[in-house]
Amino acid sequence: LSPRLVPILASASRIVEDTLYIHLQPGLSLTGSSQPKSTYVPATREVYNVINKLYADADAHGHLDVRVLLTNIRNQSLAPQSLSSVQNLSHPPEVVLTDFQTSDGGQYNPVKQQLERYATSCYSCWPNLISVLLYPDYEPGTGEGEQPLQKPDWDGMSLHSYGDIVVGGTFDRLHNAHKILLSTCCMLAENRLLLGISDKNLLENKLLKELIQPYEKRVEKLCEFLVDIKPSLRYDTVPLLDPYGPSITDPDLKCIVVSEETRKGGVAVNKKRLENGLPELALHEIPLVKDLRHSENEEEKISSSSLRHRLLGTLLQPPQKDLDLPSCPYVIGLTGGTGSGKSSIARHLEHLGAYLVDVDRLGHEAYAPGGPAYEQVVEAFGADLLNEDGTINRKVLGAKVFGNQEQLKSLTDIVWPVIAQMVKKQINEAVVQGKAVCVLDAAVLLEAGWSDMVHEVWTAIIPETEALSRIMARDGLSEEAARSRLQSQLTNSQRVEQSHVVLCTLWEPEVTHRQVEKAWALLQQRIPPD
Ligand SMILES: CC(=O)SCCNC(=O)CCNC(=O)[C@H](O)C(C)(C)COP(=O)(O)OP(=O)(O)OC[C@H]1O[C@@H](n2cnc3c(N)ncnc32)[C@H](O)[C@@H]1OP(=O)(O)O
Repeated sequence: LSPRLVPILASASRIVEDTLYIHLQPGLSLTGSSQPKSTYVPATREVYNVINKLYADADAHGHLDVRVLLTNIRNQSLAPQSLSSVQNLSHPPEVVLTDFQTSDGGQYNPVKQQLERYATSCYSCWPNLISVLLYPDYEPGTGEGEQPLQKPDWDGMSLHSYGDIVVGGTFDRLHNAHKILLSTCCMLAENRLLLGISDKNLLENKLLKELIQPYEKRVEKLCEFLVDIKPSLRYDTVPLLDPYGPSITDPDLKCIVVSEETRKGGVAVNKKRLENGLPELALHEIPLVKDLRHSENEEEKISSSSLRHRLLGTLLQPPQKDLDLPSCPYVIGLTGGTGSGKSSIARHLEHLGAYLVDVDRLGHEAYAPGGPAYEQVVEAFGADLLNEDGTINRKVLGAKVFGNQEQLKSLTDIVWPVIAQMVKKQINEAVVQGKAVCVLDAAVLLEAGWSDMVHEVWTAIIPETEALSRIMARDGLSEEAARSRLQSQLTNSQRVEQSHVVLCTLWEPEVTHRQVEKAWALLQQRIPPD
C-alpha cells in the first residue's frame, strides 16, 4: 500500500475540497457475494507507519484536511469490542472514493455499491452517498510488492498502550505533523488523553504570535479532530501557562508523547514528577516531519510558524461592503506601529501602481505655518514649541505628547479632522489620475477611527523589541522615550484583530517585497472591476 499512497492522495486531492477521511481496512473484499463488515485492525508498527506516511504525503496538498480514522484500529492488548455502531463524523461524507476498476474501466461496477453500503455501515454519511472512481497515476514499478516502507524489524510489532497519556503544544492551525502526534497519542491511549495547550506567556516568544489562533479556536479544532478519529477516548484540555502544567502533578498519567524537539521537556517533566513523589512517565518520541514545501525563510519541519508566515499578504477576513464608500478608487488603509516598516511597504505599493497618500506628512503640513491647524496647535501647546523661523518644533511637541495621553488627545483632536479633509482631497486626486487603488499610509489609522474611510485595513507588524531598536537608531531616542512612543499606540495584536491583510518586515527587504507583491496580486483578483 505505502508506494501507492502518493498517487492515491494526488488523485483524491483533485476531487476533495475540504475533509478527506481515511478508513483503513486491509484485506477488505468487495467482490464477494456477502456484504463486508468493518473489523478491527491491530495497531502494529506497520499500521502506525502507514498512518504517519499518509499525513506526511498529504502535506503536498495544502487544502486537504486529512483525518485517518482510528475507530477500528485496536491495540492488541485490549479485549475485542463490537464494531457494530455507526459513527457520526463532524463532516458527514458525501462521496466514497475507490480506485477499484472493473475490467471494462467503466464508472458502473457492483463493487462501488458494496462500498457505499460498507461506508454507510461504518459512518453516518450523506443520504445520497455516491462512490467515485479514482484514477491514480501509479508510476511503473511503484506497485504492490515493491520495497516495504518499514524496516523489517518493525513488522508485526504492536504498540504498547497506556491508560492515561499527556501531550502538550500550541496546536495553532492544526497541521499534518500535529495530526501525527495526536494520532500517536490516540493509538497509545486506552482511556484518557490530557492535552496541555500553550497560552498567554508561553506564546510571547513565538514567531508572528499575533497570528496565532485564539485559545478557544485551537481547542475547538483539536477536539473536533480527536473526536472524529477516536471517539472512544476521554479528552481533557487545559491551558498551559508554564512548560509543565498538570503533567507533574497528575498521578494517573502513565506516558508523555514528545517530538524530537520537545524530548528535553519530557525529561524535565519526569524530573519534576520525581521531586513531587510521583512515578516517571514513559517517554514516547515521534520524529519530526519534513516540510517539502518550505521556503528559504521557513523551518525545515512542518510547523505552525511556517503556516503563519504563509498567511502574510493574504486576505485574513473578508472586507465589509460599505455602501457609503465609492468603489473606485479602492482605498487601502496601511497602518502599523512606529518602526514597523509600513512606509517602505507603502513605497513598494506605489511602485506597483497604487496612488500613495503619506498621511503622516499631511499631519506635518497641517500645522506648518499658514496650515489649517497651525494657530490652534500653537495656542494649545504654547509658543515655546516654535523654532526661530516660526515653524513648530516636532521634537518638542513629540516630547510633550508621547507618554501623556491627555496632551496627545488635545493634539489629535485638533489635527485629525483637518488631516481627514486633506486625505479626502488626495483620494479625489487619485480618481483624477485614474488610479484603481489608493493607499493611505497612516500610522494611527485605527486609533483615529478611520476604518470607515477605507475598504481594507492592512497592517505592518514587527516584534516590539525590534521596533524599539529600530526607532532608537532611526530617531536617536532613548529606550525610555522609544518605549513611551510605542505605548501611546495600539499593540500589534489589537491592530491585527481589525486588519484584513498583515505584513511583516522582520526579514530582508526582498522578503518584504515578495509579501507585498503577493498581497498586491491577490488584491487585483478581488477589487471590483472598474
Ligand atoms: C490618523 C493618522 O494616522 S494621522 C498621521 C499621524 N499623525 C498624527 O496623528 C498627528 C499627531 N502626531 C504628530 O503631529 C507628530 O507625530 C508628533 C509631533 C507627535 C511627532 O512628530 P515627529 O517627531 O516628527 O514624528 P513623526 O510624525 O514622524 O512620528 C513618529 C512616530 O510617532 C507615531 N505617531 C504619530 N502620531 C501619533 C499619534 N497621534 N499617536 C501615537 N503615535 C503617533 C508614528 O507611529 C510615527 O512612527 P513612524 O514614523 O515609525 O510611523
